[in-house]
Amino acid sequence: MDANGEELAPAVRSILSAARDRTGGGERVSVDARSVPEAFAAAEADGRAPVIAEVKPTSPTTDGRRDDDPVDLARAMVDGGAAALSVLTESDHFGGSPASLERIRAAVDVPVLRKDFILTEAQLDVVESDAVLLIARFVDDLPALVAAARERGFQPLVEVHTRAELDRAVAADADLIGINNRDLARLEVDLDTFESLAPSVPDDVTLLAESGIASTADVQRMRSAGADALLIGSAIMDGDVTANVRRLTTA
Ligand SMILES: O=C(O)c1ccccc1NCC(=O)[C@H](O)[C@H](O)COP(=O)(O)O
Repeated sequence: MDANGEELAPAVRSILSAARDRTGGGERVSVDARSVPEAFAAAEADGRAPVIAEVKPTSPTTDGRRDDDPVDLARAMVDGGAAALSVLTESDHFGGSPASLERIRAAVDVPVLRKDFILTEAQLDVVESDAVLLIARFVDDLPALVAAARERGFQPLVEVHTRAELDRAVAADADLIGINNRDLARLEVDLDTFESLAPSVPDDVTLLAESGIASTADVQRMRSAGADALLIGSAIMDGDVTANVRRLTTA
């Protein structure tokens, strides 16, 4: 069971168990971050849909695994027009690593989001990134973790899936919020999630649609529903990543 009283999918229980075992807590990170909202504005000005393209070697819902050099994948995504990148640093279930993120951030100019299951302040002190994902469902003291991320220079992206989580994110002063179309209890994806929650998001929030966005029609649908930007993983990782990003950013 999680805080919502729901039974989590076995894969997610395993992800959380591994996350609880990770201590983090190296030297305190202090980052001079590349601005995520400015990267989105630059993409818009250039006629591209603002897309955070995700370097996601595998996942519990992906068949197989991509073993390409993550730096090659990242460069190819930027060549295709990605406004920013998301890099998995979770190794056990997603095939990522902090070292991959470090190499990628050194190789590209766009902002890089650290995608992981961060539960504690100490777990922020692992690697420099421009933004960090905080999943409202799994974080007990969200205001404290948002503040701790900002103290280090990170831009916290707070991920929500329900109205209650959205209210917690807004109360925690989040100004970058992602609505995850993937239900982490059942691992089912439904784009209606974004459409039903987006009208309740305050206007001054930079709003992302996350997960399950696979086609140009999906991009247009999320943009029409109020998405300032899209976070896309699987549909980009499946095949030619440059062509995939180009197709989805020119939707
Ligand atoms: O993607 C998964 O299989 C997954 C399983 C369990 C917990 C989280 C999971 N995904 C995390 C993500 O947030 C996505 O990687 C991201 O939103 C991109 O989604 P998609 O475009 O559907 O790959």
